[in-house]
Amino acid sequence: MSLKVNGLCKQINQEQTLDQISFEVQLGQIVGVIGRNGVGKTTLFRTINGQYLADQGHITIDGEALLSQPNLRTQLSFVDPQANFFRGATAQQVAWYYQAAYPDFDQDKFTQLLARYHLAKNQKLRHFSKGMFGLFTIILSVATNAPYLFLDEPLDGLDVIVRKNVLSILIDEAATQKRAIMIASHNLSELEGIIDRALMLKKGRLIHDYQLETMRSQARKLQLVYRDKQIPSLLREQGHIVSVSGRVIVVVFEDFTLALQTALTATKPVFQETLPLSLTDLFMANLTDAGDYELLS
Ligand SMILES: Nc1ncnc2c1ncn2[C@@H]1O[C@H](COP(=O)(O)OP(=O)(O)OP(=O)(O)O)[C@@H](O)[C@H]1O
Repeated sequence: MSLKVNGLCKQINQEQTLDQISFEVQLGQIVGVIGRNGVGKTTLFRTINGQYLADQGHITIDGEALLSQPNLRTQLSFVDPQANFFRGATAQQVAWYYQAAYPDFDQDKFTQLLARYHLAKNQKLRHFSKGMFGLFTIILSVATNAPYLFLDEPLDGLDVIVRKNVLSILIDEAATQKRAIMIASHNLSELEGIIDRALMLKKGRLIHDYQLETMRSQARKLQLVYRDKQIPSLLREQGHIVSVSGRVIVVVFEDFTLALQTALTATKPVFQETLPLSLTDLFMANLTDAGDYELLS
């Protein structure tokens, strides 16, 4: 089973918020959606889930178009954390709405997870703390048993112990191979621990679809030291400079090859060391712009 997004476009206030976004997600995968503030991550989730109408493009599940088959909506679950229309209802009352919408809603799972995280079924959502509400939306999503879960900043406001528990719930759900989970998050280090793939958005476009395992074997983060302060042009042309401190340059090469190493050696660094590469490095390498460098330096 797979969910396919093809050429999705959405304009908001004359801005091209989503621009020709295409990707496919298979059951069993956990996919991160990353990008800077305001780049369109939430808009992408809202558009896939039918809260916003796409201007162009289509979404299919196993080849069937979502738009022409409204019953396929039960295959998707997106609890928009900003939706506050249920705040006067209790946790259980909200679950009843979801039971009506999702034929496979698992009331036992819902009850068990609420109890495990000490959330009271009869408490009104408006009386939940921010973290409790965030946790509730995740539990609700998981309990729908929808194959495709969309979570927007699911770790926001959760304490470190709950965050770890939530991550393990999500890993278990994906491991059943009955669920694919897409997570939009700025919490890159925690995200990196559980995702298989990362979709990177920039200016409304999908600029990278990283398979994390492949990325780790192909990319390289190097610390290089040169005798003078002149930065060899090869570094800018073939890599992303992450930081410059005096004569010490940290650079990420996304496609590191033997030929590139030979070319690097020819630039005569006095020192070269490989550093561990993280998702944060790729984020910084791709999404930092000139203005940010001024702020950072
Ligand atoms: N309903 C709306 N009305 C007006 N502008 C909107 C609306 N929804 C989204 N936008 C705009 O679309 C752009 C993308 O917003 P979106 O919330 O998708 O970004 P995001 O990547 O999720 O950001 P963040 O990381 O800060 O949560 C922003 O410029 C935002 O102001």
